[in-house]
Amino acid sequence: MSSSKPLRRIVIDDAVPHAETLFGDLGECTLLPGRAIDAEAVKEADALIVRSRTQVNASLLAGSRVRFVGSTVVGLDHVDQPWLRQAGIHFFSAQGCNSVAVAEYVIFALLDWAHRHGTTLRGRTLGIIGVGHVGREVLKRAEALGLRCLLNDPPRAEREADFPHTPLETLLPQVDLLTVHTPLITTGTHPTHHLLNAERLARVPPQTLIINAARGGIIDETAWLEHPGDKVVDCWENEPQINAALLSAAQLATPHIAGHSLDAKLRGGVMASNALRRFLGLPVLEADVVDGCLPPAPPPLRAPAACQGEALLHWAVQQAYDFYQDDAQLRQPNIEETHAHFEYYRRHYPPRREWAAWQVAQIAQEDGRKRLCALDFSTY
Ligand SMILES: NC(=O)c1ccc[n+]([C@@H]2O[C@H](COP(=O)([O-])OP(=O)(O)OC[C@H]3O[C@@H](n4cnc5c(N)ncnc54)[C@H](O)[C@@H]3O)[C@@H](O)[C@H]2O)c1
Ligand SMILES: O=C(O)[C@H](O)[C@H](O)COP(=O)(O)O
Repeated sequence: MSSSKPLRRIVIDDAVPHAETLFGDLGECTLLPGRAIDAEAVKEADALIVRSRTQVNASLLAGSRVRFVGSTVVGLDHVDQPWLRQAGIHFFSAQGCNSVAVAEYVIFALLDWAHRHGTTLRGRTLGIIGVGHVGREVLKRAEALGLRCLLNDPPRAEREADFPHTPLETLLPQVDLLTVHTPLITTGTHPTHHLLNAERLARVPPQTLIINAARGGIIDETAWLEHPGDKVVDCWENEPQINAALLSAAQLATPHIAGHSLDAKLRGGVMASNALRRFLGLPVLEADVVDGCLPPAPPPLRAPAACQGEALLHWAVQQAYDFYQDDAQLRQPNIEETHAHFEYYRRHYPPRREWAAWQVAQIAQEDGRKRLCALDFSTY
């Protein structure tokens, strides 16, 4: 261990952006693809920084000196937290780091659905199942767009007397649009595996759009294929060996990238770096270090004259990032090539900035520049 660094070695998923900037002063950094981080790789490490593709459990860490694990993503299904606790290994997860990115993906999907069907979102009913970091960001934007939102979150309903919870049997028959934002949970009082099964999907009106940008397995894909409504699929059962029939049936199919904005990836890394610094009793990162990691803001979008309301939003969100390029990447000539390309594309994902980075200069308003996130997202 060099005298200037508190740790000997930190093993880091190489999909964590600016890893040397965020962790290099704390220890020697070894960067590896998440799926390649194994017991041999971490044997000499003191800290481990992962994303979702590394299974963090006894078989990985039992023979190591690791005493801190930081996950720079939100999902927890790759981490055996009870084992980490009993092993005395400190664990941090960057909860909420990518909730805005996912919410923007969902709003894109909703605006696109309305455009494709020649209708508007205002006055429609959106069901949100799971109202945590992501669900709350979706709710803010959906209400700002004039959607009536029905919320389902039994754990919150049990904790919060004033949470406006609607049971699924009441919610499902009323929704024009439905999105799930729960963890994938297989045990306990409120499991979410196949939460939307054949019986529940049969309650959903046939024209309802259903979105899964949470985890494969929350919706039973075999049953989902029997539902005639439009489908937006970002999270799949058995990734990357995704279901060919669902890929073909989906109006928007993407390789688990809803949370993959540059802003979110950096946010997760900074949160994990600061958690490790606090664990070591060190000061957190200086703001200018973080600011230097993001690219310059993109040029202002110059909206077509007189483009207003949802049409302006639909235009603007596509300019900011067109998720249909991700859909095209997933639709390879055959399903075997889709499977092979799934992870490769995720690890070489195009740069995508969150809407707060974008300005929209509306020609009709004498160049009155507003942030895209502020356009009709007044509560954002
Ligand atoms: N596609 C992506 O790129 C992406 C990005 C971020 C998160 N995710 C997934 O989305 C999930 C949610 O993310 P988050 O940051 O909002 O997590 P969160 O923990 O903040 O919120 C999850 C919410 O789901 C609720 N919940 C739990 N069990 C439920 C049930 N049976 N029915 C209804 N609600 C239930 C919880 O009470 C909580 O409010 C994550 O667990 C992750 O798997 C996916
Ligand atoms: O769990 C999350 O935060 C998201 O599912 C995120 O997209 C995972 O990113 P990955 O580790 O697969 O790059």
